Amino acid sequence: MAHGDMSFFSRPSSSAVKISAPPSDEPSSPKPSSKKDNTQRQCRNILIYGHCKFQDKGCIYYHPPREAPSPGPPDSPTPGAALPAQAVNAPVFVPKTPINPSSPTPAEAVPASIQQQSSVSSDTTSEPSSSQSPQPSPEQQEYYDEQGAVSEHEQYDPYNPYAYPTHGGEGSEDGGHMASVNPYELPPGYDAATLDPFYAPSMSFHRQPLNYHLYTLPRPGSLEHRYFISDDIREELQRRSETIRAACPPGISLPEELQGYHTLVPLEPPNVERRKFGNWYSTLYRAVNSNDGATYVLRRVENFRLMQPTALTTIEAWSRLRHPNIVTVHEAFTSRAFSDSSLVVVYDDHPNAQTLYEAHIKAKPPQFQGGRLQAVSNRVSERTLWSYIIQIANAIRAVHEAGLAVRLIDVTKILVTGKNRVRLGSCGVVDVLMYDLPAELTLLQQDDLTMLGALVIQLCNQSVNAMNNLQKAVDVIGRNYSADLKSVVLFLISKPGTHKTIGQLFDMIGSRLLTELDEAQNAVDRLEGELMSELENGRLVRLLCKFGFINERPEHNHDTRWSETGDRYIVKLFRDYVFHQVDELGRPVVNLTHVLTCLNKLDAGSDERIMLVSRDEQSCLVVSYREVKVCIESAFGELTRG
Ligand SMILES: Nc1ncnc2c1ncn2[C@@H]1O[C@H](COP(=O)(O)OP(=O)(O)OP(=O)(O)O)[C@@H](O)[C@H]1O
Repeated sequence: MAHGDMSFFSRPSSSAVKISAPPSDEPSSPKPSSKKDNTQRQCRNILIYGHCKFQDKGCIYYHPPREAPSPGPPDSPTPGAALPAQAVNAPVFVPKTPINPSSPTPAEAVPASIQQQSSVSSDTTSEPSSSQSPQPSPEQQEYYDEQGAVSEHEQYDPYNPYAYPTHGGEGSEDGGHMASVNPYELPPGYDAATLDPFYAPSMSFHRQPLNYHLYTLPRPGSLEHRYFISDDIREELQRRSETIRAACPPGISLPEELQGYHTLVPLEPPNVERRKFGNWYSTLYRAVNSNDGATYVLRRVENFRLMQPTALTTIEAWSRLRHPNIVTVHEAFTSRAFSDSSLVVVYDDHPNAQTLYEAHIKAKPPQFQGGRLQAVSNRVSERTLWSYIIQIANAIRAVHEAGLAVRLIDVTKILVTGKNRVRLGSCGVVDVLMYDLPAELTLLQQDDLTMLGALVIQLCNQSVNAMNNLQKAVDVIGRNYSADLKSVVLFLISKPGTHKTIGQLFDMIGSRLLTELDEAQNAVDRLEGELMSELENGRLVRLLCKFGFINERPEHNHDTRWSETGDRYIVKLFRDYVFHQVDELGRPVVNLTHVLTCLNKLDAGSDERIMLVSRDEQSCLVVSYREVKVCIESAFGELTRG
């Protein structure tokens, strides 16, 4: 329907809410003032009162001859008789800041704060209950009385907002004049400096902003994924988060405090078979550090008597070594808190990490597949094996370059901390335990390579005992894996010699390093993508927080109706529009895509219009997201200014 027509439409299921078509020269439009056009449009006061006090005192609207009956809109069901004054007791949209005061308005003689009201207007058919529809202030009432600005609406179907032509488009009915309106522009008078800096970035744009409209295309099936990280990563991270908050099982007595660590939780269930760590039993605990509140893993070696305190200096050397394939060592101390003399070494916590043994060697219970219980294969693929070899070799290289030796490369001490990500764990413990038995570093480093060879053989054979029958184990590798892999294994378990260095191993690995590099970079890209979705998500959370600050606030500035009046009323109705819609049977519409779409359009300050309906369905407002955004900024600004 062409702009300028005076027509009405009603919300299908509501009690006749009437909205008239908007003028083509919206107040927020920068289109040159159309005073002349205004004189062609009927003054609303004629409709309401049958006369206009300002007819000869500057009112720019058309006034039919006094004796003539005021003509109603052509297709209006409303008789042309004057409406009662109470009929305009509609919720009032009074943004504190003009949306665009530079835009010429149809009523230039009206103060800016009042002009603003004509950009969003309401129409009513009966008096709304005061609890639902706040009374306008006296000045607002006066303005409504005098200007009758409540009838300025676009004639859009508010229930299909996506069907509307975009402002500024070539074929737009406003002649494309909206194209010059920057929807991201901050409203003049907006004082970002007074706002919480936490929110400031979303409000002031110092450079060309992203085109958020691109994000708001309604794509119901896929939209949710764009605002949340993918399910598998989310689940994994949530499980980790749960793990670090797990409480100690009842019946286990542990020290309350241990050298700045508290809330100890054993990492292994109490009844598992215990293996010795050299000559000692050791136990792992997760504990919270009192200084930084983070969790760490403490390896306690039971009944260990530290003969030489200098033994702990090796831990200092380890704590300086940071490598992506090594579980970082933090500190070591002795303690009597467990009622014995224990050595405790503190490591980074990698919640839900598995050892290589648990991941690839330990038998897994059969699982239902295709309706039948089937054994689960533990076989490590060649690709994964190469990845493990490269990562562990890289860690060994870093250790050797730091003048240390790993001394413990074992399937039960290497952790898988993510997808195919491995880290050497328990570093440094052997150095302390064996401090009294010094050994030549180069020999220890050669041993590291031999231990790596044994580890690969165990993984290929899925058995910790594979080294007991070396010939058979190597044959298995020859049958199941490439010749290159077999060569690497044979090199690693060969006799020590000057040729046998970690550098030599990298020569053998060759171009597989590049494959590993590709994978690593792809993984970074994937994670960056996930991060982006969370970034968008965070933007929306900030918006929701603003709603939370504003909506239902019991009082502000001694005004108990603050959150129910003025700009805040729009915010409340918008909140209802986003969250409290019901379908034709009155069932709640719980549609995340609708919520995300609305919030994004709000954040982008879209010029698209929506109809907000009061809870009693007696009044409605047609507003653009941009106008709602201004209301939110204004209300939030009031709160942050104190
Ligand atoms: N730094 C760490 N962060 C998180 N989990 C860890 C860490 N170190 C070890 N774990 C986990 O603790 C569990 C026990 O580890 P480990 O087998 O080394 O302990 P242990 O007491 O030496 O056991 P065992 O006596 O069976 O060798 C494993 O599931 C392992 O994944």
